[in-house]
Amino acid sequence: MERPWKTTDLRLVLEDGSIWRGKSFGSSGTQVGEVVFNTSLTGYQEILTDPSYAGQFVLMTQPHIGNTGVNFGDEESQQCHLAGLVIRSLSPCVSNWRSQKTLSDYLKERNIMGISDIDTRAITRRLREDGSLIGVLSTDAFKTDEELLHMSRTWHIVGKDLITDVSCTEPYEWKDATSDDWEFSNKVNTSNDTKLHVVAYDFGVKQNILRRLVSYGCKITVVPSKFPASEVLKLNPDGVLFSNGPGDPSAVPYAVDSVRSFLGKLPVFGICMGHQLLGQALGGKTFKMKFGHHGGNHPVRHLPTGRIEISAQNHNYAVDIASLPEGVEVTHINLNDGTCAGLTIPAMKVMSIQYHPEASPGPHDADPAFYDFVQMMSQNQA
Ligand SMILES: NC(=O)CC[C@H](N)C(=O)O
Repeated sequence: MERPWKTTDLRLVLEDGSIWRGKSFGSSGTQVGEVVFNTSLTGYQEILTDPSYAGQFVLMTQPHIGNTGVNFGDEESQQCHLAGLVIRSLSPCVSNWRSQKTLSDYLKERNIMGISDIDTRAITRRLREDGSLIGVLSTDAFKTDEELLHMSRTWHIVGKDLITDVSCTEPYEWKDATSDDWEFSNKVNTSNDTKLHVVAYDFGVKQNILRRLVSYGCKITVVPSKFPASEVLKLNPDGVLFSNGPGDPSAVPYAVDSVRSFLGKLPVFGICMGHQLLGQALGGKTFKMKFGHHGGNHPVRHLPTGRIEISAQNHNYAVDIASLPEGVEVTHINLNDGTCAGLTIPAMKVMSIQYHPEASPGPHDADPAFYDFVQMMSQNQA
């Protein structure tokens, strides 16, 4: 007889040998990935559809997840690319006027595994002490703990090209601006012939980046991650954007080469992965942080003005400040750990930030970065 309650039916086995039992929601099966924790209180849907989480299990430190359901307006891409979702408690009901689906149904449809009813606080403390850990989620009762542990210990995320699978396959034009309901700054109304043309390299781009640029009066052509720089130059754009994206920037040297081909030729803006690729293209190095930055309230200082921005972040790698050659100015610092959060070379019309100016998890502090890029492109035309 089926029990009226659900007992634990899912294991999360971490590479350190610990085993966590919980309840499954979403899809079932066996999945390996890197466990990272995210401290955002809201925005689980944007997190689920952020392609930069490919290969990772996102553990939410906010204990109660799912209460606002899911709606199709808040997606950052058309798919969920993350390996799975790890939460303390799945809301038994949904209460939000925008909700179109429950989180559980949504994940099931997208073939993403979720685990609830496990001690997310204990796992977070472990990740803070030991760093990000590889783990395996499995609903398969026939797989032994040892098998799952072996899987977690033989899988690696460092050195893998994860952007090829999340990038678009053909160039396309992006037309949507931020909708009027959500616009918070003055929209720039430019006629078609005065619009600045931005070519955006899609390494796993979040759609809100594209929407913000359209709101700031740009025309956008999105190109795949391996699109030749020579073809982009033929389009004669006013600037090039290098998007966010999953994985290790050192695993995609072809993308670093692309960034390098534009330096000094066109205004360039790098966001997150784009910032890391730019750091490497300029001759700097990137390194893997202990447990990364994943959350909606990371304080960042803009060094030239001293202004603090509260920013949304999602990254495990960072640009090593000491490795940057002379002439590169560090513009922003993460106040939690002093890592590099932004760069510029004004004479080359190059700028980048390690966090997410398009995300507005409450504050909109980082949005002016888009305005700065637009100014850079306009000045280049003058
Ligand atoms: N959001 C991103 O672009 C992530 C950048 C990079 N993949 C990292 O984890 O550091």
